[in-house]
Amino acid sequence: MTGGLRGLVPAGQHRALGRYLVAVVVYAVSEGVAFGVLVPLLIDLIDGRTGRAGWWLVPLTAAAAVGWVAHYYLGSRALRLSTAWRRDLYTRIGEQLVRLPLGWFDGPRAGEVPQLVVGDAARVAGSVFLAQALLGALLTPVTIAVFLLAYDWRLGLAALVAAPVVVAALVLGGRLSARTEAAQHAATAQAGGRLVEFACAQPTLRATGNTAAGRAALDEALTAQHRAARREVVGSLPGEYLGELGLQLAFTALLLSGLALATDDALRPARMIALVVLGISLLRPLDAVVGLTGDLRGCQASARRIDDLLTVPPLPEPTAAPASTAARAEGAAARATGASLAEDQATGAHGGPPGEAGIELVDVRFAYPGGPEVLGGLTLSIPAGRTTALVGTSGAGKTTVTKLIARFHDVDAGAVRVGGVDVRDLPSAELLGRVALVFQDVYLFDATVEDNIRFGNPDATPDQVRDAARRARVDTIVDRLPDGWASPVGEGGRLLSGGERQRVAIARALCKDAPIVLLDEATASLDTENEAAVYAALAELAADRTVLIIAHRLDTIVRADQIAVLDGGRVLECGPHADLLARDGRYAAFWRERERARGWRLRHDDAPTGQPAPEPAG
Ligand SMILES: Nc1ncnc2c1ncn2[C@@H]1O[C@H](COP(=O)(O)OP(=O)(O)OP(=O)(O)O)[C@@H](O)[C@H]1O
Repeated sequence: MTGGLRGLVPAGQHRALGRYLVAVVVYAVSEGVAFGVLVPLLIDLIDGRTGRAGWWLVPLTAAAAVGWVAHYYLGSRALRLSTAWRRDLYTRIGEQLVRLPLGWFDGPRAGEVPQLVVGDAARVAGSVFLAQALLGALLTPVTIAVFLLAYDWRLGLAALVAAPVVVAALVLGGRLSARTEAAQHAATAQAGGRLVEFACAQPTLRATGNTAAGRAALDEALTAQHRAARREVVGSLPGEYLGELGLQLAFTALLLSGLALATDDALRPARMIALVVLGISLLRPLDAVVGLTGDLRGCQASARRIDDLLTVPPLPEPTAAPASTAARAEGAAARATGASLAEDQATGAHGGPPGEAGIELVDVRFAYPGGPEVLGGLTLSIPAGRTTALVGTSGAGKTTVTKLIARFHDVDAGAVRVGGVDVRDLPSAELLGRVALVFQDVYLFDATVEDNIRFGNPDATPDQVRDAARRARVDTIVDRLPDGWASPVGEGGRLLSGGERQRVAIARALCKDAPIVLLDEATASLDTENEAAVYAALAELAADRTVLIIAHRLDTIVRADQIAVLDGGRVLECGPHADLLARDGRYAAFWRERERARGWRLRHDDAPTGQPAPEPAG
């Protein structure tokens, strides 16, 4: 085991793995010894000394017996070690996933998790078998080399000189083949991707009557894959021949050396034949060594990827023993960079003492890793028990604000405070216990509606779950489902519409009964019934809670207690709808624009008067 692989060996498995590797060495060496002992045995047999040949059977049998015992031990251990290692990796990856900063999951590496779990963990655990194959392919020839040198140093030396030449030819050949193989793999992946895309796009393609256009891209990818496969067959031949040529040349050189020695009477023919055969069995496994070294590199790359995941640091948790919110608020105030706005906040009806549900962002600066600054000195006070709507152009940083409040990431400068306490001073479980998140991409488990709602609060009684469902108008969805409350919603909730999924998520938040709700309003068009139900559910959710809503619909915006307009990473304007309109600034312009769009859409769609048409994304 090397490098990153060694670092991933389960804590309690080092000794067991050490014993396993010792057995691998014993097995490989015993094989080499058996080959080595065969030489004098063969020579005696060829020379007709059968009695003496019989004696060689003793060490041969001993080597074979040791090899057999070691092999039996390896057979029983390898699978056990590999399974334990894989289980340990799954556990560690699982434990790490719950420690990772929530922000990691919308970063670029989150998509690698399936590959890490399915491919990389299996490959790392499989290195137990690889170690056996690789050490065997290395140590058996080394043992043979010792015997060969002892029997005839000249042939031994010839084999040892030939070995690196063979390895060089095999490596070079491997590289030549790898180039065409890589092109073929890329083309195969591309064709696979196109096929999946073609399958997923069927509804769109058929709806637009454009199946042929979708098929054309697939055909093109399949043709490219076919061409790459043909090129691989032809292109990999030189590489393969080069490796094989290296081996054949080495065998020939060894044979010629033996013949030269035999011609000079420096070596008897029988001995020469036996030693050349021994030399060939020394060189032959080098082919496997080169292949297995490539596999080892693959295992190490997998180990590095897993290690990278396991070493992502969690966001620092407060070290001090949980103090009262008031005491921590004092501490937080000490490092405040701006005046505390929490003092004036209204009382939160849920979740504890007054003001615990108020939120402040003070001079917050934030950039995603490696990205430009998204928030540049944003200050916003979100009073407890009220609804604040965030509006702004796409990419203004509205979602980022909600994620900083839930501490998906830590701010680069400034502070985010919940209940007057810096979120960095709150244990993450406590913070997330106070916050309910209802994002647009609601994830529903492939379970019943009831189970999905209970997920918000596993201790909720059936009555509490049904009550949350009723208040979020989920009961009307359930009435339509074939098995009512027992109906599964499909993976990710695919059996429900976007609006229905959001209603289930709102019910989940109601069930959790957290004092703070961070909500990203669905941008998708909702039918009239769904829209009314979502509004009613939102009204239930907003009652007595601190709600920060990324608002896309005019009706939602206008109903908010205050509206914060984000632009350029700052809050440009903040206040109730009427005040902002009276100010005639950015919000007023935004509002007029939206009104115009709505008016245009109403006329354009010829929708009945007074019935709002779906809004464009906020
Ligand atoms: N996980 C991420 N990693 C890197 N950059 C990100 C990430 N999430 C968002 N961004 C970038 O940060 C900026 C603000 O994104 P954010 O999602 O907060 O905007 P938004 O106002 O909510 O936009 P929208 O209304 O389109 O959802 C954008 O430029 C976006 O590309």
